[in-house]
Amino acid sequence: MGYPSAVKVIEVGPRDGLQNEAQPVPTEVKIALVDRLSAAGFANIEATSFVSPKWVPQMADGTDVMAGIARRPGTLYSALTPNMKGFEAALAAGVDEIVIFGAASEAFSQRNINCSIAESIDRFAPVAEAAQQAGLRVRGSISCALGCPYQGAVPVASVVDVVQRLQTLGCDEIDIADTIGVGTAEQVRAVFDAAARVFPMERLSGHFHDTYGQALANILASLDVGVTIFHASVAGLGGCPYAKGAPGNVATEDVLYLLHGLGIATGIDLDAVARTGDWISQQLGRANGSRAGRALLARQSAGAANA
Ligand SMILES: CC(C)(COP(=O)([O-])OP(=O)([O-])OC[C@H]1O[C@@H](n2cnc3c(N)ncnc32)[C@H](O)[C@@H]1OP(=O)([O-])[O-])[C@@H](O)C(=O)NCCC(=O)NCCSC(=O)C[C@@](C)(O)CC(=O)[O-]
Repeated sequence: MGYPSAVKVIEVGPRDGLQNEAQPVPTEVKIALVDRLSAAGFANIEATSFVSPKWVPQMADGTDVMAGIARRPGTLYSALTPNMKGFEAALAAGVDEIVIFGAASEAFSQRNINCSIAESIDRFAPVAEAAQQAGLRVRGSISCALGCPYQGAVPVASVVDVVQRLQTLGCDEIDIADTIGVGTAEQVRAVFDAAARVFPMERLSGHFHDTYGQALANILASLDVGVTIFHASVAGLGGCPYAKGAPGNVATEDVLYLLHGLGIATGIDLDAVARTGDWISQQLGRANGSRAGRALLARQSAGAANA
């Protein structure tokens, strides 16, 4: 099977990337980040979360972020909503898509959202229904689909079970998330093949972390089996709380470099994303986690020096 002519890349840096930052990131910086990313051409940006500020203080300003951004026509702004309280805040803030997020591992579900997998689905049901009634898109996310920091291996059947439950809730899209970046290519193919037996492959997405340096290989393996939606985080923002010092989400610049190199269109301006990656890394006082981003910027500054 050849590669698709186009894929959707969802930028998750403003949410997944920033949520673990130890220091509070100013709301204006979050707003500027989302605006720079929308200007770069993303059709979908995960802008923030409406979760308990006791659990994730960094995301407490979701309403202000949504109020401050310049809405770009053609960009869908998503936010995480674990319960009705989060949904109501997201609706009032004007998000286009809500994300209900569960797990394929019981232990992770308890630690992340303080309930079992079955309880989480019961909690998501009214959220999904209310979102659909309000005309919002609903995305379901499945953490630990390729491994869990507490449980270890996660059977493919557990992932498929959650895919089925999220499908019953009417999810438009379902994310297969390698939360701790442990998955490898064959495993990725097997999980997507199994999930696609119960939910359309074209509405499944790959959310990869790069803890073990496998994210790009896993994206390639996903493309092989027909996945056409991927998540990525500018400059590789987002650490892994379960592997100290490890890289976070796969860097958007690296994913775009891979996809464009394969002749796959994304509609996204890689140079603009690289500049944004450099800018946000400076704002956060951290090294730019994108190799492609660093290389592109170095080449551009060498070119400018020689001009
Ligand atoms: C689900 C709960 C709320 C359960 O947490 P809980 O403590 O069981 O909930 P609760 O209903 O008892 O509420 C506790 C307090 O939080 C408040 N509260 C409750 N809900 C909200 C809300 N929506 N917005 C604002 N406030 C809220 C609520 O009002 C109450 O306040 P108090 O009365 O004590 O003052 C909590 O566990 C939570 O918020 N968890 C979110 C954790 C999170 O955001 N994790 C990161 C995102 S998931 C992820 O990163 C994985 C992903 C998606 O990227 C894919 C991957 O890579 O795996």
